[in-house]
Amino acid sequence: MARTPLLMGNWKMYKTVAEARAFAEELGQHSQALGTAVDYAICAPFTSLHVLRVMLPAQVKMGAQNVYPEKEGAFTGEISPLMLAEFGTQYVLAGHSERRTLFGESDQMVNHKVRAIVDAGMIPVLCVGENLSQKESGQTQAIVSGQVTQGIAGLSSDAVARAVIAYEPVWAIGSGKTATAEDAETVAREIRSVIAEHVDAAAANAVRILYGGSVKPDNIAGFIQQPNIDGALVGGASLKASSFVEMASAIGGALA
Ligand SMILES: O=C[C@H](O)COP(=O)(O)O
Repeated sequence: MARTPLLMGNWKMYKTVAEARAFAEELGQHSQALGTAVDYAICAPFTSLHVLRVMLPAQVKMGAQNVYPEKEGAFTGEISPLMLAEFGTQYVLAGHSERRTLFGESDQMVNHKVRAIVDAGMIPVLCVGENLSQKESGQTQAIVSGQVTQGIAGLSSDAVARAVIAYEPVWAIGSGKTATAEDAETVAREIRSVIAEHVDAAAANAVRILYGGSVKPDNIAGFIQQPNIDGALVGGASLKASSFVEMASAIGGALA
């Protein structure tokens, strides 16, 4: 079965509620340009999820950027998977490099989050990627394979098949530098073979793999045209509705 492309924005710690409302209003004016052949999502700060739930065009789903992997309890400041699922959240990021480096999240914690997201009926977006020194010392494949196998440990084949994996080289995030489409494709292909080996061929074929790292309207087509890349996880260029729509159009053009 063909994999549905996915364009996912990650707003990180940007946008007040008023700014999120303005984005949703503007995107709503262009909802016809989004079409139905591509899945869309915005991973917003928790404070903006409500306004997005009310105002985003129907084909754009809500995502969260983080979650704590317990149902409830004395975890001051945290949000549970149950709370996000009840709220209508469809996707949750896990293992973004900013969480790994700034907040010390280990592969084990990322795996707890991934399993908790699945248990709550949402789709995990497992983020993986090497940093610059790992790239320069030829460790990309080992780092990414390790993050993938540890991130999905304990998931059923069906859960892996429904999951999303975002390959984001850390050196490409917010830097204006991207991996070449060919290098990103090589890593995406490797991720599928790791999943085929550790889970099964059906999950490897079905899991959606995104590229992330300085994706913009003028470079997204090169990534989406790769056979093993199914979309993009976009930070900076997802903050403007006009740029989100331009990326959606570029995906449409690349797939036509
Ligand atoms: O989650 C998104 C990535 O960190 C990419 O961010 P960026 O598009 O601003 O480079």
